[in-house]
Amino acid sequence: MKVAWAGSRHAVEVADRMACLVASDPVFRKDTRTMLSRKELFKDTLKKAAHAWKRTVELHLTEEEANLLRLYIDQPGYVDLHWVMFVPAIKGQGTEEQQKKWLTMAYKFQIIGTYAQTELGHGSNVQGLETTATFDPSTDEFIMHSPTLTSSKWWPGGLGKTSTHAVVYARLITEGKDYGIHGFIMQLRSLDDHSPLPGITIGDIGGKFGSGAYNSMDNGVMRLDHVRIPRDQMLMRLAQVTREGKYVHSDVPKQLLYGTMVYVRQTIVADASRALSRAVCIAVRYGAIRKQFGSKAGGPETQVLNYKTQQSRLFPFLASAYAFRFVGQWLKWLYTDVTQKLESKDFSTLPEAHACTAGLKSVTTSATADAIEECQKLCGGHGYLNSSGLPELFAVNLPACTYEGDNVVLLLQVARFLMKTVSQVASGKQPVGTTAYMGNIQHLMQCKSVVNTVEDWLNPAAIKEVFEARALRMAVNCAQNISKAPSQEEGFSELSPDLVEAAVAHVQLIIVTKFIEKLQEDILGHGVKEQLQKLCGIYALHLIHNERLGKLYAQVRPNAVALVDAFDYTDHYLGSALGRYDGDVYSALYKEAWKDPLNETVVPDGYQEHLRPLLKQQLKLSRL
Ligand SMILES: CC/C=C\C/C=C\C/C=C\C/C=C\CCC(=O)SCCNC(=O)CCNC(=O)[C@H](O)C(C)(C)COP(=O)(O)OP(=O)(O)OC[C@H]1O[C@@H](n2cnc3c(N)ncnc32)[C@H](O)[C@@H]1OP(=O)(O)O
Ligand SMILES: Cc1cc2nc3c(=O)[nH]c(=O)nc-3n(C[C@H](O)[C@H](O)[C@H](O)COP(=O)(O)OP(=O)(O)OC[C@H]3O[C@@H](n4cnc5c(N)ncnc54)[C@H](O)[C@@H]3O)c2cc1C
Repeated sequence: MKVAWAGSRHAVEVADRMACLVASDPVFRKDTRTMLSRKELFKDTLKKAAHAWKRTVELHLTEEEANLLRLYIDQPGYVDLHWVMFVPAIKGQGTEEQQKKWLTMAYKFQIIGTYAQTELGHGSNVQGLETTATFDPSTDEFIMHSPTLTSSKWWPGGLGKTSTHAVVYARLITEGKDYGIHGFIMQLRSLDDHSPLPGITIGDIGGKFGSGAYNSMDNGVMRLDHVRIPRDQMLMRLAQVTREGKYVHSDVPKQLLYGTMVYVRQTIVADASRALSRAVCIAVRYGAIRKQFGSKAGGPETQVLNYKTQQSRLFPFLASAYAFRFVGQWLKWLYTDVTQKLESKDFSTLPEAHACTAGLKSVTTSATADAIEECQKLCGGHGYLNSSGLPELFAVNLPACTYEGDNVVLLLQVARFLMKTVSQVASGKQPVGTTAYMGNIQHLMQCKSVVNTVEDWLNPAAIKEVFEARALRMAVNCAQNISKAPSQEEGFSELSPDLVEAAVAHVQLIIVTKFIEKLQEDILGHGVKEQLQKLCGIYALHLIHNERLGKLYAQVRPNAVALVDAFDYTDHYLGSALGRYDGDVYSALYKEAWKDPLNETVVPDGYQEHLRPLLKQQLKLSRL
């Protein structure tokens, strides 16, 4: 089952090695993280990142191993933006020459970069960004400026205190004309003493949700006061400005400017499956240990995992963890395929890649955030303790519903893609890829459900047809209602809540389809495929609230712990007293409690100043 989850024996081996490397190194300890102040936590992040780089160099780690090392350190920091966004932005939007110059320094950590797009006044609406980059032909420079308070760059990870450079997104103005948003490489801080360069006001935006979480990261604010940069620091793969100041757009779609976001959205789907699997691992293992109430005759108490209500709340998350894992593996293939096509100027699958990455990022992160919160409740009071690992997991993964694109905004992008496809089908064009099912419109608009028993629901063809019909009918219904509106734009706006639902149905069809396709592969291990088939049934059925789920839950219950053990997480990475592999929950909870700084003294700080006088005062009054 480990191989089915990881994707290959090699993946299992590398993951085990990196997880153990992190778990065995005291520098990477996590157990006191939520007890640190904001400054201590930030400094701890710098220490871990520097140590990780040192180990990467000492051990000659590959890029795959280094990425896994960062993942198992499990502490958001500037390195995430450097590797996940700054480097990909230069790769995707820089010329060969610019890549050579800047990536050479970035790969050696001679500079630390971030991705500075969002502003105080605009995040979702990229075309509304206000920062300006005005070309000055007299000096062959761009003048980078924040014209308004709302144009302050706001949120970029690492910007506050760490990054020395950034790809800054700004309105390109040359010869008095505004050509919209383009990317520019800017140095922000001196490489000698780390002080901000002249004209740059920069700092952290303040504390964020949760006690640890993104408070380990210095998300920053930056204002630019007419800062000059050389013309060749405009990322010029998609467009150029000549020495004379002429704007020249290359022959690639302008949407490639958004390429970094597409890349990151596809990685976030894998992140979501990992976060969800961690929460499910904790809740399933704890549910097998925790006993509450038993037979009236004083018999042994019952494992809470045996209660049908616990199973109906938890097993859809177990199924979703596997579903998101498999669709994330497919999405990585899709992204790689689109990127290769772009190299040969084939832009035909760019719209599909945008719709799939936007839709899957949205659906998987929303479901994961909701599931982690429910897993906290599934663990009762102990799920609320930091030592359960669940509050931190929730706080770190909740913002994924917003960063890299607000989930509703992204679903509306999917809806726009679906409406375009429906109208193409109406004009006789055969849809392909993930919308191919829309070509079967006659059948799917009339077909009656062919599933009646639980066994029917384990028939992949039946499941797929139900989800295709559901998605198509919702999309066609929206299209028909939009066509009745005074204008397409007005109709789209009025119908936007229904369009979001139609987009979700389309994305869920993709997830179910990819789970079914995974089951058609050769899957190693005795009985593994059968278990995955049941999980596929649970994932599909729970989305359409089918009453036959109970039978499937009962069939999964005996293997529930084995299915979460297959995620192969070390206790260090899981970071949970409830989810420990050895199940020694109560002694772990008790031991963790005493680590809290509040327990450093038996009489708490503040007693002498605030508690003793009050108690003495009240005691005196009571004797009057
Ligand atoms: C902090 C994290 C640390 C640790 C965690 C580690 C890892 C996690 C990884 C990363 C997370 C890190 C930090 C987060 C970083 C950020 O948040 S970066 C900022 C992210 N911001 C966004 O995502 C902004 C979202 N908004 C947009 O993408 C765009 O504004 C929009 C797509 C919503 C709208 O763009 P417009 O230019 O206005 O276009 P439109 O009019 O809607 O559409 C025009 C046509 O273009 C097509 N299109 C739009 N986008 C794309 C795209 N990306 N690719 C291809 N095509 C695109 C669209 O479909 C339209 O096509 P038509 O044919 O219909 O015309
Ligand atoms: C932890 C974290 C890290 C981040 N890191 C970075 C970073 O490194 N670099 C960077 O550039 N940015 C970063 N961001 C910013 C992030 O990308 C934006 O917050 C995100 O794109 C959402 O934009 P917004 O904040 O403007 O939300 P808004 O768009 O203002 O959303 C507010 C509400 O308005 C709704 N809404 C907006 N537009 C529409 C519409 N057209 N139709 C219907 N509803 C709509 C949304 O659904 C939402 O409910 C980070 C954010 C977080 C939380």
